[in-house]
Order: sequence, then C-alpha cells, then structure tokens
Amino acid sequence: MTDRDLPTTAADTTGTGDEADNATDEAVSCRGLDYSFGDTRAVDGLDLSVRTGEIFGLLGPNGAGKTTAIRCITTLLPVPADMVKVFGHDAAKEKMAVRRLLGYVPQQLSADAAMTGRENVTLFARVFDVPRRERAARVEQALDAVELGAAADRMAATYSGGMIRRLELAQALVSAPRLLMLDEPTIGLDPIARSSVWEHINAVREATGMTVLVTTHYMEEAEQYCDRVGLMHQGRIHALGTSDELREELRERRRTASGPAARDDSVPTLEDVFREVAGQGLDEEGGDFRDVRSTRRTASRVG
Ligand SMILES: Nc1ncnc2c1ncn2[C@@H]1O[C@H](COP(=O)(O)OP(=O)(O)OP(=O)(O)O)[C@@H](O)[C@H]1O
Repeated sequence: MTDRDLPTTAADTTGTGDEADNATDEAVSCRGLDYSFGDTRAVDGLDLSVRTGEIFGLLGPNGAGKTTAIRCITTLLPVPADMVKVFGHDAAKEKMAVRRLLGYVPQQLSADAAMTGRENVTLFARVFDVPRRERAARVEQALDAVELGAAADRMAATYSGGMIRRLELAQALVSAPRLLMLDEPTIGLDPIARSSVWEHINAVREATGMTVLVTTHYMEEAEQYCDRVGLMHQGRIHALGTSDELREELRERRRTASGPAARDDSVPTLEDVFREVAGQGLDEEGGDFRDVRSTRRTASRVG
C-alpha cells in the first residue's frame, strides 16, 4: 500500500473547533446504553470503552446487538444524552461533531456497481465535504491506500468481493476519520480476501493513528488483528480484554474450579471463553447463522 500521503486523522485536516476532541484518551464511551426495537431489547445496558488508537473487536453471534450498538455510536439511531460519547462529544447533543470524526462501513453494500471505483470514492468525498481543492488528491490517496489505484477507472460491478470491500474502505477513509467503524468487514469473503482487507485496515491504522472499532464473528480474525475484544451476547458485553487476557482468565478459573474443569489445563480458545460467558458457542444462536452468512456474500450483493 502507498500510504505516504494519507492525512493522519480528521482532526489534523479539518478540525472540529472543539477542545473535547483531544481532551480524552477514550475514542468511544458507552455507559449503560439501551436500545429497543418495539419489544426487542437489542442493546441492554452496554458499557464500552474504546481507547484512542486501538483496534477494538466487538464479537458476538447473530442478534447479539453489535450492529445496533454501532449504529447508536454513529448517531444513525437516536440515543439519550450522556450515554454515548465519541472523543468526548455526546452523540445526542453534538451529532454533527460526532459524524465529522467517523468513517463507517456498514454491512450493507455502500458502493454503487454502476460507477467506477474513483467515482464512488469521489461521491463520498463530496458527501463528507472534503474541501474541493483537496478532493482529487484525497481520492487518489484513499484508492492507493487500499491498492485500487490501477482499477480505479473500472466499474465497481467488475470488482471481486474483496475489491469491493476495499473500495468501501477507501470511501470511508477519504474523509480522514479519527474513528473507523466497520460492521462485519470480511463476511462472505474467501480467506485470502479476508486477510487482505485486514492488512489494509492495519496498515492505514499504523499510517494514520486512527482508532478502529470492528464487529465480527470470526474469532480467529479478532485474535489475530484486534488489540482488545469485547464478547457481546444478548445486548451487553460479557467479557472484555486482550484475547490473551481472556483466555488466561478462563484457564485460571478452570485451575481453581473443582470437578472435570480443574483437570483441564489446556490453553482455552476465544470460542471457549465465549461459551463460558454465554453458555453456548458463537455459531449456535439463531439457528440460521450460516445461512445469513452465505446470503450476505459481498460479490452477490453487487451483481
Ligand atoms: N430494524 C429492526 N427492527 C426490529 N428489530 C431489529 C431491527 N434491527 C435489529 N433488530 C433486532 O435486534 C436484535 C439485535 O440485532 P443486531 O442486528 O444489532 O445484532 P447483530 O449482533 O449485529 O447481528 P447481525 O450480525 O445479524 O447483524 C436482534 O434481535 C434483531 O432481530
């Protein structure tokens, strides 16, 4: 990737004119966040703190409330005051200030198949109000950062699933966000495309210092790429830490337990930790988990 010219973060390029931005080491803070759709309590007293500069993984099965939590943080869903803050800005009271700091890649397709890669990214640059004189250069930088420079003039309809995900990443990066939020960025991709997406996320994070909040239910990706993870189940986080910490805590609990668990001194996996806190495996909730995964294939969404 050619990240040489990427602006470091939105604060460096646009600023918000508000001291709250730099007054906290917390990129995201949720305190007792609740969100219901009718009788369905999607998020149920969520406490979450994402540190500035980290890659934080929100893990959980279908229906755990990850997308709802993310949409509350992006201000797309309304929340009461003092529940959600982004770099110190209240998501209820300072919606626009929060939005200016965010890049968001939703689960649903956000690229237009009938436009070229460059046209798609340019559209986002306009929507996010990238200054006109900087626009062309910033679009090139974003495309280069995800290695789509050579394919920039092809229609997005001709892109592979992995390229589309990288295009969506470029769209989110063009406004130089301080916080990049990705909802299941690798769902439906093959293993090579999945690691390519992660490598680009990682490289951009290193080049710019931005914070990344990502949802996934791929435990192995979370272990490999996230600095810390939160295991989410039924609307709240049940365990939070580095994957090493979470596994070691479970190992320690097993050591001090009585019965068969005490005899098991193997190093637990993150899946074991999830099973311990949720009483079930990550793939077991909802029954249709695998169907959902396959119907969300990025490539078919474009066709
Ligand atoms: N627009 C909606 N209307 C009604 N119920 C909803 C809506 N969106 C989500 N829900 C419900 O809220 C709960 C949490 O859903 P959410 O999409 O946040 O979970 P998730 O962890 O992101 O799962 P997924 O990976 O399937 O998106 C689920 O029970 C879901 O059915």
